[in-house]
Amino acid sequence: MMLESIHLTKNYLNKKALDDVSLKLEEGQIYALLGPNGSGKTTWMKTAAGLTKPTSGEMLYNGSPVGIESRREIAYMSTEPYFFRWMTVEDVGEYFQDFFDDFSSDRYRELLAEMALTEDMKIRQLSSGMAAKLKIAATMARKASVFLLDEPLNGIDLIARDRIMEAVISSVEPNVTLVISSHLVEEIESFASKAVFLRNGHAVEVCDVEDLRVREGKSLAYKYREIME
Ligand SMILES: Nc1ncnc2c1ncn2[C@@H]1O[C@H](COP(=O)(O)OP(=O)(O)OP(=O)(O)O)[C@@H](O)[C@H]1O
Repeated sequence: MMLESIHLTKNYLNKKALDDVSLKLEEGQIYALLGPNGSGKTTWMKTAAGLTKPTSGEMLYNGSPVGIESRREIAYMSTEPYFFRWMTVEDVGEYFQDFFDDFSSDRYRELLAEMALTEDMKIRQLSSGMAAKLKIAATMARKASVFLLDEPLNGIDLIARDRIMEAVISSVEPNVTLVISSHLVEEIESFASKAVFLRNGHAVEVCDVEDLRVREGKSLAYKYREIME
């Protein structure tokens, strides 16, 4: 698998959300997608998910422009809540099962257990952190090749965050690519293998997290401040 943006530009009216972004993602890596508010993280993910079209440039999956075909293999979790309030956690599983051929009900149930959710829970009675966990469980129960998680840790408490990231990482095959956007730079450092820094719609740097630590003696947060300040 190969996900690649080539000179990708996305304009909203006169605002450049992405400006000439060229990025090549390698399989088997966990990418932290980092950058200040409005730097283009969500726009890049939505484009990779085939939900928004580039103004110019390309987003390619295995050499072809992303679209209906690639959506089968690229799982995207948006920041918005997307379940109906009248559903139960079990209904959400059935809904996803109908929608995605690669959805595994067994995997979904395992993930629910790891997140301390039960199938009888009603969506409207979930706390925001519980709803965030449910979104992760539903997304990660797919057997996709690429997972794009937009701010998955938002609203989830500190202890649960560690457990959930472990569950996320252990649920994927070794050749899968994970892309996780987050403002929790210190926390994401412990599991990301690569970091992509976006600033004002530009991909300003891609680095290997281990190299950064070992060769440069820098933490991800230090690097982030160095680039952004
Ligand atoms: N639908 C839209 N219409 C107009 N402008 C938009 C739209 N979506 C995003 N933008 C603009 O594009 C730029 C990039 O937004 P994007 O949501 O990709 O940033 P982000 O890095 O995900 O930010 P955050 O960290 O706040 O989630 C911002 O200036 C934003 O205002």
